[in-house]
Amino acid sequence: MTAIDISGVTKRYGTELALDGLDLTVESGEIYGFLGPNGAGKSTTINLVLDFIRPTRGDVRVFDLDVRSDSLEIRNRTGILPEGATLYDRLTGRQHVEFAIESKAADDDPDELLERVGIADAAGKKAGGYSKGMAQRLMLATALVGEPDLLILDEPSTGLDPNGAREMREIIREENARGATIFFSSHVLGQVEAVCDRVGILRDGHLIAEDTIDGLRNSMPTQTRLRVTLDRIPDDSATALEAIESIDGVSSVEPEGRTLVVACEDRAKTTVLRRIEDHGVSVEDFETDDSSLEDLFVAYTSNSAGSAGVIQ
Ligand SMILES: Nc1ncnc2c1ncn2[C@@H]1O[C@H](COP(=O)(O)OP(=O)(O)OP(=O)(O)O)[C@@H](O)[C@H]1O
Repeated sequence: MTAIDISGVTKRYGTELALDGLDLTVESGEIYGFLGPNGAGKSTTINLVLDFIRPTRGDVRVFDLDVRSDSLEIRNRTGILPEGATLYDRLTGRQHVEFAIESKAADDDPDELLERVGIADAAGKKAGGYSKGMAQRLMLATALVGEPDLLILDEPSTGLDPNGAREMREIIREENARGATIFFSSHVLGQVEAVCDRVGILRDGHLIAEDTIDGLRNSMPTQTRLRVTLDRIPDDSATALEAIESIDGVSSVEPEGRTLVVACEDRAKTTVLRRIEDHGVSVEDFETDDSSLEDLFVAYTSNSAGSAGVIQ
């Protein structure tokens, strides 16, 4: 079954075009990472799925139900961690969870949920005194109420330290293992890498790529960062830098003393080394490191990425 089906959705805020004919499908049981730089339209998409806002054009369905006419049933089956926690300062953590349990007519044990998200010790403390990370953990506890079929997490790692982000990923995996579909947005590729079955990358209201992380990586030319240490700085260093930069497949060259850091496609490596030696210096040492996922994400979301990869 399809968990989320967004079809031909355009959303305008006045003259601002936030989504432009978006098509996106998340299958039941998937962990789907929804990536995009700031302002790409991620929160708009989530708000449409939750029927908090209406599309200008197009259809949104969740579990084959219409988000507008069946919104109550959808909300009962969905757990939401919205961007930016909205807590009631005077209520305790436990009272927040109790409220969510009552609203969903669920029968969870609030203390068990608070234990699961790592804030059992603060259960009786007023949320006004919670740190950002504690607030985020509390919001996660309320999202987990009633074993939802769909978990929508908007930037779930906001405010969490690395340990908290790891615990969040563990909970995502556990929820998925019990059968929940997970849809989570992030602007940090590394956060979705470890848990997602598939990722979609949104830019300017369009889905510009959609694949597994490996699929995305394979669709890009292998980028390498080459660190070349020279015996000395060449006399004509400006000309040498220009000559290296002009090699086909080289995207940048940064001098760091006697070391040059060259970002290039794998195929350009030997030409780079040869061109350096053409300028009368010797290569003392060099090392390479393959592109990180962050480089990949930047390549997809920067302005020149229009034709890269699995573009729709
Ligand atoms: N209520 C609104 N009124 C006017 N414009 C809006 C509104 N909400 C969003 N926008 C605009 O729509 C576009 C998409 O915004 P959205 O918040 O969906 O992006 P996002 O991908 O969630 O960004 P971020 O990662 O910064 O949260 C942006 O250009 C934003 O300025």
